[in-house]
Amino acid sequence: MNNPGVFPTRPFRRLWIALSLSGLGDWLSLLALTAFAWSLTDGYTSGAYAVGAVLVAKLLPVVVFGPLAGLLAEQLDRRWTMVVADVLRAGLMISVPLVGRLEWLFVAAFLVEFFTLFWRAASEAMVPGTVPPKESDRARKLVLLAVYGAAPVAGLLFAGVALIARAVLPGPDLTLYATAAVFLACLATVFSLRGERHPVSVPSLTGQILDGWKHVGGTPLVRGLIVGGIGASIACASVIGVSRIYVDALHGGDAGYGMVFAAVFVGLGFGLFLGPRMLPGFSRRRLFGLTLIFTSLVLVPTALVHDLVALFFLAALVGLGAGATVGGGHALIDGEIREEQRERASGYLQAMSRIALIVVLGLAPLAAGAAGAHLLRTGDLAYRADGTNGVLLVAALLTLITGLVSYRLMDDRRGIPLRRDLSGALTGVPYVPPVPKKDRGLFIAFEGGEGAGKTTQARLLAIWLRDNGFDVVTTREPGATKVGMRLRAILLDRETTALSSRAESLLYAADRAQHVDTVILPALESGAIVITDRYIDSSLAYQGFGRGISVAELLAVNEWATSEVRPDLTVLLDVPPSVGLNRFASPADRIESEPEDFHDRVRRGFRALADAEPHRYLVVDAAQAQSEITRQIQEKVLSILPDPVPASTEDITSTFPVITDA
Ligand SMILES: Nc1ncnc2c1ncn2[C@@H]1O[C@H](COP(=O)(O)OP(=O)(O)OP(=O)(O)O)[C@@H](O)[C@H]1O
Ligand SMILES: Cc1cn([C@H]2C[C@H](O)[C@@H](COP(=O)(O)O)O2)c(=O)[nH]c1=O
Repeated sequence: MNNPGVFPTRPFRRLWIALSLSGLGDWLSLLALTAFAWSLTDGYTSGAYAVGAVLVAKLLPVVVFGPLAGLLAEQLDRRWTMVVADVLRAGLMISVPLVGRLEWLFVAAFLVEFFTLFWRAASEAMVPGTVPPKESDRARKLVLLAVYGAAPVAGLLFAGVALIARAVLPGPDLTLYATAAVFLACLATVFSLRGERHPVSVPSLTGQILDGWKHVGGTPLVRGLIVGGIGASIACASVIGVSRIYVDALHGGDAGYGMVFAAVFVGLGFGLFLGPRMLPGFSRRRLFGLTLIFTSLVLVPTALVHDLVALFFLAALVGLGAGATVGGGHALIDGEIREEQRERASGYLQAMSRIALIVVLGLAPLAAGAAGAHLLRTGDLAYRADGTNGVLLVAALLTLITGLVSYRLMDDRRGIPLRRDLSGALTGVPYVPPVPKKDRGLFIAFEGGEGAGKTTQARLLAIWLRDNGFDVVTTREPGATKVGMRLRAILLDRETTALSSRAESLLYAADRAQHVDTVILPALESGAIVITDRYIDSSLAYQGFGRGISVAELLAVNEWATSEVRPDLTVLLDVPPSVGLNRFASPADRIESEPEDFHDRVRRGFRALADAEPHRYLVVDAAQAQSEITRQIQEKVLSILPDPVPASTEDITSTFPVITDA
């Protein structure tokens, strides 16, 4: 039998080799065609325009024909589609130096990419037939490795062939022939594949964007990820887009072009690996924006340096920063987005990043050409300031803006100085912000729909904290005070009919005002941990999202009613209303008996509130077993608990804090 090793199966290994060769040919064709375009022109501006036009011609088919290729590949024989595409790609590459005209070069660039689309759709449809379903995730990652791992190899190979060409066949002709040879090698491997029929699904870029924007795009986390993904694309695409023109000013030739290209992708690969692993004790969200800001800062010397070797290193650093951003972004999707939304969020991120990549790759050389080449003089000093330098500076600025915006959108440690936070992560001693009021206790609220398990979990948390030596006050809304009990009776009695939404909101706020004044604040001031079953967010979710009252107005009323006392932590127990409402045996009260779409709106409201202030929330899937929910809550509470033993006492007695992770 097969020994799976790195590859799940032997047929998949053969397909993977074909995918790698096709990817290699594709990247090589990008380099060879742009280099040839440059060689056919004789001025800075015309050369830059020619390179830009090749890139546009090469990138256009993905946008226009992407889904169509998938549909057509569905009708055709997989293996023969790939064979014909390989023959045509090789033929086109050979034809370019033979014809030797720019017009044909643009057409050939377009057609090579067009046939590549068919090749890719057919090969992707073959993957499921070569691996068992349980290996499909691994196979998907290996396919990505084949396609993107081929990029640095292509850069180095292109540089090597260009160096040889200098001796035997001046000009980039040899690199075009080498690309054709790679497509023919790919053709040879394709013959050994078996073309089983599996449905092809090539989602359109616009489809992925609309779907992602509609279903997951509203949260600050996803918005930050998208802005950051666009920033990382701008950084890499700007360097790759102008590099053929830039290296010429530094006398690097085609070999230098290949090296810069390879450097960006080597850096990108390292960044993808390191991004999710670096600074383990530091906020992943903050790190995402920071890696992008780092990338923007590296772009500045990249734009200004006039030294080829320095350019290689800086290009690798740009790749490293962008790779760390992208790798960190995908780790955030895996860690912070619900499982059922992950694929959608990552498709949205990839589609937006790809669009940015395509636009910037095409625009960067065109803009550099439009800006032209200039020599700045002051006295005896002269500095060559070309359009390429300007384009990279603009890219640095745009990357910086995207870095700052995503940092702001995603920051989950607001109020904590970045410098302290960073040095805490670097030294391994996490920075703990001071408790605002010296003796103030901790305020924890449980929120969620009907039957989510708030009362159960609030009680279990109180028991656990008391067992560990904390002074705990448990309370609830509505009805924790004498007045509150009367209000609760009015609010929940089904005999209370025709109560207006505003009156209902004010009654809940009145109960809360009394609650804060007579129970919550005194307990907090005595240093106790207060655990309340429902608080302001219930009004925002039920009366705001459920009844349709303005959330901003409700917030204003409630802030006034509570003297702005807000929980330090809100635990949102999230459960579908159909599950929660079925947990009760007793007859439904006035609010529980609202229709299901009311409770659906309430649930969406709670989730939107949590998404807007992630640093203050713990969102728990309340359909899980009670013990798992309890574990997650304890883990979070442990991380925010004040140390019950004052530091000074610890110094003297060597006492450890009471609660441990065990
Ligand atoms: N994770 C769970 N899985 C299954 N049943 C649960 C779970 N958590 C609580 N329950 C049960 O569901 C019922 C409602 O629980 P609980 O009273 O804690 O919910 P609640 O959110 O406080 O409800 P309410 O909407 O009345 O405030 C109880 O019978 C409880 O035992
Ligand atoms: C605080 C608060 C509560 N409600 C609703 C939510 C529930 O249906 C009841 C309270 O019942 P429980 O069994 O004690 O959870 O009141 C609301 O609509 N608005 C609020 O502010």
